[in-house]
Amino acid sequence: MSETKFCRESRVIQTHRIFPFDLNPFEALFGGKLMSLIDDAASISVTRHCRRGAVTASLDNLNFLKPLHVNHSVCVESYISGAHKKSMEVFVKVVGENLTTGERYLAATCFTTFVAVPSHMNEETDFTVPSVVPETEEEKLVCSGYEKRRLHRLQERDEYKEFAATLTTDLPWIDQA
Ligand SMILES: CCCCCCCCCCCCCCCC(=O)SCCNC(=O)CCNC(=O)[C@H](O)C(C)(C)COP(=O)(O)OP(=O)(O)OC[C@H]1O[C@@H](n2cnc3c(N)ncnc32)[C@H](O)[C@@H]1OP(=O)(O)O
Repeated sequence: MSETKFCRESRVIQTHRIFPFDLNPFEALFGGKLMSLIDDAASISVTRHCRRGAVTASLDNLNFLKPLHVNHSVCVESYISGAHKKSMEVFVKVVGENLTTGERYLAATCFTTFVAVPSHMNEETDFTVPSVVPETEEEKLVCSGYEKRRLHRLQERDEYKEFAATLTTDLPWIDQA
């Protein structure tokens, strides 16, 4: 029987104070900074889940729901929400907290997929990552949509490959005519 792991075994919770140097001109956390925090937390979830090297393959359904303000905290929570052969989907939930009032709000959510690859952690090439077992109501809800999301992603990936094949990598400022 293949190995299984609970969502809680890959759960990562990273909390940071939002400082002025991370803000955009609207006095809220710069979106690119948040994406970096997301990739960081998700990569640790993935390593906890499979104990192998892995690369980010895609990031989808990233919804910025509410701005994260200066002096609030940003809490990035991630865990594996589905796994196939070498790919692992990570669910990421971003919660802001007004540190003065204690009010907490959902600021963003996303799904990101990592693919395990041979590395110095484990050079094996023929392997299957553990499957995932949800326990809490929220984990069960999130994980229940995995197969549908995976199939959708595969379809989009095929369509994207066709699109990417039409793009040029020539230097844009050289006359192509
Ligand atoms: C000096 C020492 C170094 C040591 C090292 C130690 C490592 C210690 C860990 C550190 C962790 C850090 C984490 C940093 C994270 C980055 O910063 S990574 C940087 C950004 N990402 C990259 O550069 C990745 C570039 N892309 C690629 O390398 C390749 O496209 C990929 C993602 C490996 C896929 O390769 P491929 O040959 O196209 O994949 P393929 O064989 O068709 O499919 C394999 C699986 O990937 C899935 N897949 C492929 N593309 C996608 C996609 N776009 N979306 C979803 N799933 C996909 C497939 O469905 C398939 O799933 P399974 O059925 O196996 O479950």
